[in-house]
Amino acid sequence: MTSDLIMAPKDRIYCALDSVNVDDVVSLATRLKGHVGGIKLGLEFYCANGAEGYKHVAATGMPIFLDLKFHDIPNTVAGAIRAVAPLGPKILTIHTQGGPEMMRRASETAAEQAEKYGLTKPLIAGVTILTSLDHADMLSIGVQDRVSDQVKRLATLAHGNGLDGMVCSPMEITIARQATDNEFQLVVPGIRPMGSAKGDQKRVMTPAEAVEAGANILVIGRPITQAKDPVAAAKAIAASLVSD
Ligand SMILES: O=c1ccn([C@@H]2O[C@H](COP(=O)(O)O)[C@@H](O)[C@H]2O)c(=O)[nH]1
Repeated sequence: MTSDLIMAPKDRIYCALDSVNVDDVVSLATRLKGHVGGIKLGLEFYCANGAEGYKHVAATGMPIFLDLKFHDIPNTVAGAIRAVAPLGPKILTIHTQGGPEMMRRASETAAEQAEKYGLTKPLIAGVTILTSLDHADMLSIGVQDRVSDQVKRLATLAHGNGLDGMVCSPMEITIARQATDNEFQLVVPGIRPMGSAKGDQKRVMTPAEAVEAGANILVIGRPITQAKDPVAAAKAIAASLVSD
């Protein structure tokens, strides 16, 4: 049993709005309100628009997952978290491959800053192995283990070093859950409804399969944003999720 059994299916969906255009992102966030649980802003949007752009999207009232995947030495990651914490994101990402001390510092800094600003502490999720990589890609950078074994190792490390959750592909949900506990939030990109183009994603499942396997949050971008009718696409995905 996971910790979020009362969550409505649509609230599991965070739509990735990967664009540099603030007006387009605000407009789509507004249209998706009530149909998804939140909006994910990532490197493309934030590098182009920074905190000011973020505030325009936050003004829609949608919860925001700020996916900047911090990966640096502990002191620098702590500084980056101090810089974005006042924005009040609901979820922030760091790379688990930054190691145990970096993860601990990230978590502690997020808690300190939330207290300082009177905000709810963001969920700090550790990225494990990007969903665009497969075993051959990992071999090419010198990682011999199977992807699932490496994700399991990083899940154990993230869980033991203060993170609230992790980012993994749907294919590792079961192993990640076994390596952690039911409170640990599994944030899952690599989601493709039946018939959707995979694009650059290599480890994918359908939304319903991912929820069935135990995903807490589904990160879905292009299957919604590139649909002819993004709201209809989001509604169809939500309807496809087995109700808890
Ligand atoms: O391993 C990861 C980590 C993050 N992402 C992000 O999720 C979305 C997925 O978008 P799609 O259009 O549904 O492929 C995107 O913003 C990535 O930066 C990921 O895909 N994999």
